[in-house]
Amino acid sequence: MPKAAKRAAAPSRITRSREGTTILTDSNQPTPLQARKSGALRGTARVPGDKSISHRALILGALAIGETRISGLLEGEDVLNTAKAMRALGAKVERTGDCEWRVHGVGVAGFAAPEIPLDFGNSGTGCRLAMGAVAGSPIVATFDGDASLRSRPMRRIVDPLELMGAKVVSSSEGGRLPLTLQGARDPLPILYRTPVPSAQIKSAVLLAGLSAPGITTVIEAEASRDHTELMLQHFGATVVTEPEGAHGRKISLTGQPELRGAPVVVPADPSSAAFPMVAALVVPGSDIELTDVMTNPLRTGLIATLREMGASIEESDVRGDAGEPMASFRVRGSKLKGVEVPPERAPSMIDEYLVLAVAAAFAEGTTVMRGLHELRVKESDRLEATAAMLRVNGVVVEIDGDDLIVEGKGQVPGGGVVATHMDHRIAMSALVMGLAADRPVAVDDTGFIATSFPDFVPMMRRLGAEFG
Ligand SMILES: O=C(O)C1=C[C@@H](OP(=O)(O)O)[C@@H](O)[C@H](O)C1
Ligand SMILES: C=C(OP(=O)(O)O)C(=O)O
Repeated sequence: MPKAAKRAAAPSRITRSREGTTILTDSNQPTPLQARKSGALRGTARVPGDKSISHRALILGALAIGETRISGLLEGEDVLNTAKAMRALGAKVERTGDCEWRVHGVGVAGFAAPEIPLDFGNSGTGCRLAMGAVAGSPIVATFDGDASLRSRPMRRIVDPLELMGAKVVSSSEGGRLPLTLQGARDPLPILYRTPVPSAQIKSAVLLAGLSAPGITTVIEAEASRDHTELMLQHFGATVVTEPEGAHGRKISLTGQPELRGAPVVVPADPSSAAFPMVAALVVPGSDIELTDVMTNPLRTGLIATLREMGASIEESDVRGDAGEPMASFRVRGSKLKGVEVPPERAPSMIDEYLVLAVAAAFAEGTTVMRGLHELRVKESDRLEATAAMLRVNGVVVEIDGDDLIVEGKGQVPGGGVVATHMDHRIAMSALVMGLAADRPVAVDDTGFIATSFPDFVPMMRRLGAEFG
């Protein structure tokens, strides 16, 4: 689809000016930017709150009785769309300060029918988790999103929700958005094996299972992020997790709990920290500190991989909050070498392969990243988009089935213009590459960065990044 047509479906977006003030932009205007070879990056930064935890805090707060106070919420577009949807479903959702929010929920199965379609913009997580939550209330709601989200698979969510008694109507090819979901009057608990490792599928089933009597069980062959399970427990539900096979898990939720509102402190997002982290590794002489980064072991695959590549990443101030551990990381410019990344590591770093590919391009030797089929169904086809981002900047890269192979030469020629395909992580990865490439790297549109990391450009500038 031509870009202009894709953009026509997107609503106006909230984004930030260079100074960090919030402004409303017209989504039909792409905002290009280029990154230049920069001097050593220095300083301390706290990237915004974790996106996965932020969505879940709003959704569980909306399903709980009483007050949920959230501090450190990510105020990116994806999460703001979830906040709007929870309001439309009857919860009281208020911003009480800078990244401070308060939710008064309606109780499990207590959602009211929304008067307008729920528009999740660019966000798979917000949309798919909300579908699960709505499937357990006897209401009808329409789900929609921008052109990127409309192109992403939804049968993976609809299939288990229909087994639980929900009814879904979509006139789009493959059951995609927009779709209308009728929640189940008497939801059934199920045992469900996820067809691919996906926290979004697992969470949708568990959230629908809240309204079902008895035990809802999800079995995943490879463990995906467990924030829903941890937060459900924090809000008073009974969730039992057991190992399943070599890398999997079996998760059982006891239905019809009374969820009670609870305080949530959102740690900094490791998937956002990945960008300044890789930037500091590839810009020679850099020395930065990233604070409060969540270190849930199901999210730390990138750090393990970068360390195998020879990265200097030191952890300190390790602590935990509301079931989620966090730490500070000192990251110094490092000589990296190519490595092989095994497929079973993919769920713990699924959103980080794009920026890992950038690190691999600056490494010496070949990096092979295996088992990346899920990258094809994200905001863009990230396997193709990552290969294109590298190729247009003179890096030798190959896609072999589900594997991405990057030939690292210790330096990147640069000079290319990268197509972002409505994908925030392509835009940020390309800009990171430009900070150390021989010639500037340009991206055609930075607008979608506001979905997950609205402060990316000003924060990177404060560390010494040169954008222009
Ligand atoms: O549950 C979540 O918060 C997420 C799960 C992942 O998606 P999948 O469940 O599709 O792997 C990830 O890519 C996404 O950014 C956030
Ligand atoms: C895949 C992502 O998010 P979502 O699925 O929520 O759109 C992401 O943030 O990289």
